[in-house]
Amino acid sequence: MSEILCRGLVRIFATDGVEVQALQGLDLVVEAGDLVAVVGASGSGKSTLLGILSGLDTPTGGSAVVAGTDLLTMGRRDRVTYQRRTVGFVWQQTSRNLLPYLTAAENVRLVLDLGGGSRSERAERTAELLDLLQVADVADRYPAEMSGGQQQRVAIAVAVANRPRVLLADEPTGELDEATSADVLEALRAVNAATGTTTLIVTHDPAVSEHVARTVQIRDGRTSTEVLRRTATDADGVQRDVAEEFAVLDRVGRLQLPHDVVETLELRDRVRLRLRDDHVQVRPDRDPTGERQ
Ligand SMILES: Nc1ncnc2c1ncn2[C@@H]1O[C@H](COP(=O)(O)OP(=O)(O)OP(=O)(O)O)[C@@H](O)[C@H]1O
Repeated sequence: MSEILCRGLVRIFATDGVEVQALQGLDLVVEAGDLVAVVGASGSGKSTLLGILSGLDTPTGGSAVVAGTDLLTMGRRDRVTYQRRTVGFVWQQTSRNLLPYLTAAENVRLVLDLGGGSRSERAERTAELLDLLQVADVADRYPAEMSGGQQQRVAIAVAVANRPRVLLADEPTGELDEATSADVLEALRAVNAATGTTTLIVTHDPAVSEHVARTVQIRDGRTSTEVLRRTATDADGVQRDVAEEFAVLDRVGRLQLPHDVVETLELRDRVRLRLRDDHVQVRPDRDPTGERQ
């Protein structure tokens, strides 16, 4: 079942009479329980997508359905319920994720207190979550007394405390060094595996693809390519990680060629397509002497 389903998503911002198409017909399908990274250069539309998926912003057109909620038609009350119950967030700024005057355990418990359950059940779940995120040792510390990585791990515990269907992380490693970033991405992977929460990580850091099975690249407000990573066993029985890059075909058959392919073959304006037995050939629009036609 698809937990995140975006079809032809469009978001146009209009400021002082100037229109910016931040999302230009984006397609994205994420199955329930999957962990997916969305990467892209600055300005490609990542934050805009996350703003929509988190219910903070409304798309201009297309469709977006998350955990059965239609984000284009939901009313004000539905929006509040959606933000409280359906989705959990981890933001880039470590300070935005946790209340500074509460300890790690109190930050988690605060979310559980809103959800009900007995006192002992809540205490047990707090301990369980801090254990899962490997931050049980800082349970009684305030955010200012924790490292950036520890704060983000506690933030993940807080984000999944009320068992959201979908976890959204916006540049969760943006303020961290490389080693700590890897730890936090592994923590997200562990939570995804343990709880089955559908997880979407948005980042400009291409290194994220080493930690997730699927990385979707956004370019100019559209999904352009995907990297799928899987473990394969070679002829000698040795297991290794295999990463394969795919171009994404949208519903009407549009394909965005990767930038390096376009540059290398100097593809411009028009290209020649030829249908072969089992593939399609794309060639520059040049005659055999190399001149453009
Ligand atoms: N509120 C807004 N008003 C006007 N234009 C906006 C607004 N928000 C985003 N944009 C524009 O939309 C485009 C996509 O921006 P977005 O922030 O989604 O990109 P991004 O991939 O998240 O970039 P970054 O990695 O720098 O955060 C950009 O051209 C940006 O200037």
